[in-house]
Amino acid sequence: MTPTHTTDGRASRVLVLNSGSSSVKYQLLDMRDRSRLATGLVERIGEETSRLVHTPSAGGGAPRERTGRIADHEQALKAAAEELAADGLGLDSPELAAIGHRVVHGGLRFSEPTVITDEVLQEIERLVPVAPLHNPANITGIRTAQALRPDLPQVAVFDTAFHTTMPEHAARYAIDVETADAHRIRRYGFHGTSHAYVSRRTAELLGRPVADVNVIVLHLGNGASASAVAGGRCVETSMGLTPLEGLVMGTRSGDVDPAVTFHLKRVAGMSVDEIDDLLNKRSGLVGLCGDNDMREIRRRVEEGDERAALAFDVYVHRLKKYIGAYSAVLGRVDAVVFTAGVGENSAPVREAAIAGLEGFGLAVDPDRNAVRSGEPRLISPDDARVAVAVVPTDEELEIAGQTFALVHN
Ligand SMILES: Nc1ncnc2c1ncn2[C@@H]1O[C@H](COP(=O)(O)OP(=O)(O)O)[C@@H](O)[C@H]1O
Ligand SMILES: CC(=O)OP(=O)(O)O
Ligand SMILES: [Mg+2]
Repeated sequence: MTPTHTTDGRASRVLVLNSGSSSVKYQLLDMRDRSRLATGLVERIGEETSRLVHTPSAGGGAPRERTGRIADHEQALKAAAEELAADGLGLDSPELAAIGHRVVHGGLRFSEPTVITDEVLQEIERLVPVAPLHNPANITGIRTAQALRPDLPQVAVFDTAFHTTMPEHAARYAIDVETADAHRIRRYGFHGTSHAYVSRRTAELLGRPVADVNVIVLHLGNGASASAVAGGRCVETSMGLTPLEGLVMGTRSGDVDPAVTFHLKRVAGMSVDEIDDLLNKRSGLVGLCGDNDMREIRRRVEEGDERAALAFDVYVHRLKKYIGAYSAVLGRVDAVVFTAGVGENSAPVREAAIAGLEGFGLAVDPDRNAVRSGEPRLISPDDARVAVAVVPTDEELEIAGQTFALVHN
């Protein structure tokens, strides 16, 4: 039998759950060497076309797929647990040290990974109105995991945690102070686990101490956000009270004049819930051109589709505005970094976002930009004043590391 405990005899495996609005990503890691024992994705939860793809670790065989309706997040996690069990990695294993959960909104209270108690869970529940697409899924993930392993520590790692260092002048909206404070209205920021991990990896790529580098991180997935990180600390980020503000996203509008919402209510007669649905689920790339997948949008652009071209241009224009704004916030920028699904894979987005920014010392080398790789890499020319880089994010590894450190120390 291969040893599965740390040298001091304690369990060394961590299961990470990243529950999104309609998907669950999971990974089982062995923290002795940070290796992945299995990874999986359940997508289109609640639809007839749900799909689970389970990938055993290297040497463990080919990916396995299940299709057909998976009704909710509880069923999704149970299906994932069955797949793990089929590989001899069931949740009943004594080697499992903890389960780490990505929790999107932690409000002001949680700036560190936290062992989940009933009281912590209540606080995550209280924050549902400010993360309506995310916190409910996170809560179901936690409850289901607790039911499967009531004896095991469950740890929450919050998307908001990394942003709690933002200075007050960046976190505060310019609205009446008493009203804002009474309702805890401020910029919280999200994707913090990714912004933290990627900014650290960028310093490594540059071969400089984290404390010495200023980085703009562009996390471009389904949700998308930018952050300005000075010497390892977040000083500004584009998402706000909720994950709706900022960049153009797959289905979310990002920045709009707040008066658009009054107008839609008063003049277009929409209810608040309808406006919420419009801005969160029917806007962004999907609202502009009907597609939210950047691969499909690029395919349409290449075919001369004008709506897809407009969606692409609006997306890239917003990115440019944030690169400019965060350059001013940081004063000196050492690197602009692209990450997550679109940032890691879409050379056209990277090229277009940096085009014309020579005055900021920014340029992309076309050959370097065209390289497809899972490794952190520079895509700027050697003589560039500011580095432009692609650094793949790894929220699951970061969550596993923080979870293990918390339960093991
Ligand atoms: N090869 C690719 N080219 C362009 N975009 C891609 C590619 N692969 C993935 N994407 C984009 O990445 C998005 C998903 O990013 P990801 O970071 O996995 O999102 P999330 O974690 O928010 O679900 C997809 O919607 C798609 O637009
Ligand atoms: C906070 C957020 O937008 O997360 P995701 O990109 O997973 O939707
Ligand atoms: Mg993501």
